Amino acid sequence: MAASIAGVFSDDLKNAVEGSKILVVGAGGIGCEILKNLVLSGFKEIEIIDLDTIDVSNLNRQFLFQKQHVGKAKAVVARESALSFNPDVNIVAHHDSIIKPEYSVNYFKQFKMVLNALDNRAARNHVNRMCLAADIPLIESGTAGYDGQVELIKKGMTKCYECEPKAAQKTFPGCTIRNTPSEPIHCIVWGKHLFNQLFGEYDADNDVSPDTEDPEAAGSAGETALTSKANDQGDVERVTTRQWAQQSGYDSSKIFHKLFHDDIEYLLSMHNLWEKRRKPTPLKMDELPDAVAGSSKDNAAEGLKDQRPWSIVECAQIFSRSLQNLKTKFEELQSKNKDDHLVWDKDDKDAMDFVAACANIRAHIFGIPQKTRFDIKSMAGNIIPAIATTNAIIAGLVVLNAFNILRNQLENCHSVYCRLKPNHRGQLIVPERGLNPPNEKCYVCRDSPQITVCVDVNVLTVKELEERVLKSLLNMVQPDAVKDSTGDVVISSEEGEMEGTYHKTLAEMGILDGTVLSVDDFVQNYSLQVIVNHRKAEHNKPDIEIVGDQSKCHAKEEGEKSNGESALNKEEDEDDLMLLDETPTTPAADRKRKPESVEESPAAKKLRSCNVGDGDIIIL
Ligand SMILES: Nc1ncnc2c1ncn2[C@@H]1O[C@H](COP(=O)(O)OP(=O)(O)OP(=O)(O)O)[C@@H](O)[C@H]1O
Ligand SMILES: [Zn+2]
Repeated sequence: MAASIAGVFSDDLKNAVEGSKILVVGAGGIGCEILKNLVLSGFKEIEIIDLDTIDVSNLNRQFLFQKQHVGKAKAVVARESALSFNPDVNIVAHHDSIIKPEYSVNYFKQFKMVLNALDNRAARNHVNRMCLAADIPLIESGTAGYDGQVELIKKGMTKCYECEPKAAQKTFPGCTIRNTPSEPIHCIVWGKHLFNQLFGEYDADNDVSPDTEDPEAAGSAGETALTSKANDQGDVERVTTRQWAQQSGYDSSKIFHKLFHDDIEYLLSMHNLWEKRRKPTPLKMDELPDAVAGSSKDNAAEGLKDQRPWSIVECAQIFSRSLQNLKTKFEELQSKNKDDHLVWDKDDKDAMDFVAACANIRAHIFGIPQKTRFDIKSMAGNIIPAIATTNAIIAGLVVLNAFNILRNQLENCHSVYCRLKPNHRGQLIVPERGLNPPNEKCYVCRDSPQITVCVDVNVLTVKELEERVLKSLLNMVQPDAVKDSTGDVVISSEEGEMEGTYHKTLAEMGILDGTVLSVDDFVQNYSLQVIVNHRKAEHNKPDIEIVGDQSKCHAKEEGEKSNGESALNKEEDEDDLMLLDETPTTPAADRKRKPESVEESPAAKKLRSCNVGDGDIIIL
């Protein structure tokens, strides 16, 4: 079935459709729909890129894929299926990440426009910058359940993807997670942190043991944490949760006892915490209640396996079993590479069982309602079910906007929102009235981008400046930084060149209050001036603050709230809706995306909202 557009479009538009090369980024829910629309509309030159392979869970809505394609590259199969609708098209498929350096600005320049169909901020930020640098129009799109959005991004004409701060992400204070949980999500976040403490990427900020520095508990707790033991001299020797577990041979009973009994006893010793709260109840493995909270045993046995509530005895059994399975997987990985670790994945049975069991045991201890494995999976994975119809509507709007671009009517490419409930005009699909002009202060798309970074120059190392500030917060891929005044190289994208200096502090490198760094990321063809502002590190204050306007850095009064002045946002969430979004902040240049971290609010499909451990970074 070859598409025929003669007589449907004007000659001009028909010629433009046939003569324009289009890049589609992402071959998931929206990407498949866009590709189908493009080939049926008569486009002849299309490239599509996706780094992922097809999962069974994609088949309910990504209609270019079928059961026999599971495990194959999305971009490749999408191309094959789309060609069956219209073999008369040249489609080039890349099974790859768009963030890789080979997809350079010159690569982008060959396209008339780029259509994004992504699910994470890192990739969206990157494509945004590439399209700004190549000066080609980008159509951004995203969906989250019934909500969806399409937006044109064109340099100098509209807001860029990074012009406005993304929706504030719900975060939970570390002490709520560690000491005083009051909602099921707090226990789920704790369970995911525990997974990482035992088997995942170590993050000191996501500790799970009682937080002795909880201001609310001040003065009421002893000094010795339960993960510490006194040595012969009476000094306290601190061990990490992982070291402790390893030393105990990952003994399920010992770990259970420490987490769910000893740590809870310790929390109880912080008397101030419980003056106005229900006290937690320490549990012993051999004295667990066999009842299922809120239902009789018979009821509990009914229903789908995942949706059946577990008794605490069952939770403990599942805890032990999944712990042992994870231990085996972890040790296997480590025997090959001692730096390797497990990555929490909601679709990994043991990882999911472990978090569900831990979360429910902890919930029981704190008198918090328990959740089924099914509910926990969706909360921990931030899953809002994707709706095929929303994806189809959004993809249709994307291609209508593509026609506007081809007609040179960019001013008609208004942003469009798709909503579950009609607005006061009875509209489900709501267009904006005009284009949104760029934010003059945007550090990404304004003419001479500049940003101020407030840090303690005696503490922050060059490596941290590169990893945490430039790559993680500012979404650069391969930055080079030089001191403006002297031209001295501080960070080099050449491997090994700066090895000797990476662990030096900024001050040791002569980077002091007011030093200006010129930072270039050749991959993104992106340059930025970074003004360093020294601010003494203080306990309980973020160690990095970034502002788009230097004066804000000094003017900020204690307790002043972030006002979303700049376009920065810490997390890259994985969701399909660009304004809601979520993930690991470091752009996943050439690897498969990491499953998302635990703590987020379910505001969008896979919306990562909270990042408990990131309390030390504030973005204004
Ligand atoms: N850096 C990247 N380069 C290329 N493709 C990417 C990149 N990051 C994400 N993608 C792709 O964008 C697509 C987004 O599609 P979608 O939101 O439907 O996600 P999905 O993974 O297919 O579905 P789900 O998240 O619901 O399992 C995915 O196929 C994903 O692999
Ligand atoms: Zn901008």
